[in-house]
Amino acid sequence: HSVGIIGAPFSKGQPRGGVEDGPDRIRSAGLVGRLQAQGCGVKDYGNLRFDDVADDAPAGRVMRPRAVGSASRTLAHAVFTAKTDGHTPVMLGGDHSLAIGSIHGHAAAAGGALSVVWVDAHADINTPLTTPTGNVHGQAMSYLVRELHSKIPAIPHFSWIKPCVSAKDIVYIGLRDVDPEEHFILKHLGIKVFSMTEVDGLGIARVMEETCDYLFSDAKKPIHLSYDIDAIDPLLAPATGTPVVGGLTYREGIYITEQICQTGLLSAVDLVEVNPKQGTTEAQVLSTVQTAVDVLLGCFGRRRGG
Ligand SMILES: N[C@](CCCC[B-](O)(O)O)(CCN1CCC(O)CC1)C(=O)O
Ligand SMILES: [Mn+2]
Ligand SMILES: [Mn+2]
Ligand SMILES: [Mn+2]
Repeated sequence: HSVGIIGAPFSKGQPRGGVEDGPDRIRSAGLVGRLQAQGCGVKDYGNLRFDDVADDAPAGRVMRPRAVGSASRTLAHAVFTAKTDGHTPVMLGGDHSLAIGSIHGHAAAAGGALSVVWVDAHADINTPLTTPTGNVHGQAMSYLVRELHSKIPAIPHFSWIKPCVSAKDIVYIGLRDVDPEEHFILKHLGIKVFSMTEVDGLGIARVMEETCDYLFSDAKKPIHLSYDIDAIDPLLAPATGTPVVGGLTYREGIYITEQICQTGLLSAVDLVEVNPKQGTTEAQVLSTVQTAVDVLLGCFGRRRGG
């Protein structure tokens, strides 16, 4: 594997300060060295710079639309470049609105259909008309899914976004806080969901078996893994903006990455929503950041059995 690290210190897809510090905290926990130690080539592209946007008034319910749209556009170009340079892009967030840019850029570089595995406590598929908060980190998927295009109004600085993912090519793992409107959308579009109920009922091994069978049932497509650290139980990963009890164990969180790695189809990764300021102690921050690092190491070949 050759990994292309892209830091995306961006926070305006949600209201809590600190998530912009995620990239550097993950790096300072030794990500690059650990990847190299397990045999990966690593190119660190550094942190993207996101210009401030003045007068970023809400667009309907959508908060900070211009900053969010511009940041993801910048990220899309960076992910495209890393991918075409021959690396597997690893986007370090920053909030989950950035997945708009990372998936868009990945799709542009991949040229064809992508599978998306979205590991998260949340579905992040509210539309601008359904969002209960206006925070784009809870809407990212709605701009990307082809079947929702007719439900998306024009948003300032979002006009560059072309939907690039089909509903049938998406699998969610870890859901446990889904808004009613999101639930309707997931059902209506027939999107494959393994909520924490399925994780408990089936066990993570069966969840991953069914995920792979489902994604590869027609054709094998490159996988975009979008991993929100809040999928992991807050007892282990508390330093995040929207923690929800009853999350994935460390072992489940890592098992997901080991299995995705084994497909040989992992093509881009997001690791988002690490917010050091949301930890009440340094130990809580370290636990969150170390888990994030281990998730990424699992994506790129680390296996607990050696
Ligand atoms: N679904 C939420 C949370 C999104 C989380 C985004 B992330 O990237 O972290 O996955 C709203 C969640 N919900 C709002 C009402 C509350 O009472 C319960 C939480 C939203 O704001 O859309
Ligand atoms: Mn998310
Ligand atoms: Mn989440
Ligand atoms: Mn403008």
